[in-house]
Amino acid sequence: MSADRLIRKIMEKKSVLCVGLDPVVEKLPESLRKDIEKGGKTLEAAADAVFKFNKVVLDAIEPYAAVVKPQIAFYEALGVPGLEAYRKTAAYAKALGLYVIADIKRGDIGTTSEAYAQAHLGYTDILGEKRRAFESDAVTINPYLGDDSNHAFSQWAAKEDGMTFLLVKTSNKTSSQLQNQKIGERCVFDVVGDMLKESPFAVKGDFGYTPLGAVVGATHPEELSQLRSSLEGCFFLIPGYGAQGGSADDATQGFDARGLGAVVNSSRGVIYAFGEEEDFGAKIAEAAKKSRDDLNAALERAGKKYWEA
Ligand SMILES: O=C(O)c1cc(=O)[nH]c(=O)n1[C@@H]1O[C@H](COP(=O)(O)O)[C@@H](O)[C@H]1O
Repeated sequence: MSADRLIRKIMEKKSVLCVGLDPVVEKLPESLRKDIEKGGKTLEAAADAVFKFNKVVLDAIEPYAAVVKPQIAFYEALGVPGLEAYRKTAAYAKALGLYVIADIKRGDIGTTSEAYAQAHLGYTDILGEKRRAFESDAVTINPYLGDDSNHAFSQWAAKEDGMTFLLVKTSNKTSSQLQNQKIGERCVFDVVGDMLKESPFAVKGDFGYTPLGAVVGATHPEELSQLRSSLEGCFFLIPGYGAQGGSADDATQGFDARGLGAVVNSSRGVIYAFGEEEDFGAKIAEAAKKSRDDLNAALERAGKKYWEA
């Protein structure tokens, strides 16, 4: 089961760090920006540089992280060559043994969600031949369209040993605008949480977690703690640590008493940790190690030593 596979990887790596792969051309190291100039500043040259960068990042962070999360928007921004860089990045990460969460944040009517799910969690049937478009272990999904949309993803996750992460309480500044609105006595994010609890796909694995995860930001530690109690068995992807101001201690609110049940994402705080350095891989490795240690120390302070679970 995918949640078991994810948890075993976390325990084996002794790391709850998820590194986000959000490449932006202007922020690439100078040598790679020069390659793009030499290549005529085309989408192709930029996408090549992005993939080269990601390979260095992935080799650098592999000892310190169990999970990576490429956010597809940064690749789509480079058009078709960008999507090819995305595909190769996810495949390279999987080959390194990393658990890959495709951050696609999709959701549409059931039939369209099914096509998204085929693309990212399963395969497309081309006149009887099964063809995989992209490789990933899990996807992020948007709950706004309701269960016919969510279940299309969950169905593919169940079939292909994958996971889904539903946006429950996001890390951004305006997340309260909709997510904290009340429906009766309860917040919208609680109602989204109910969708996870009541789903027929909420089947628990060896560690008590289902393949139906939730995205809950470290920037809202109170809600994170509250949701940890109400969503037993739901694995959390916790963004907002680092660049968005969430601390490791805030993030610990999303873990169960054993120190299990969550990964903490850092994108910009790790992949852009090199400043003007040319040996950027070494600096990125250092930043990943520092984040891993920071998170482990916070979990130890909270008495949540998952490595002893
Ligand atoms: O689903 C996500 O990963 C996500 C959810 C959320 O609530 N907030 C959030 O920042 N993210 C993603 O996390 C990444 C930003 O991470 P930082 O660069 O560490 O702030 C981007 O890829 C966001 O799309």
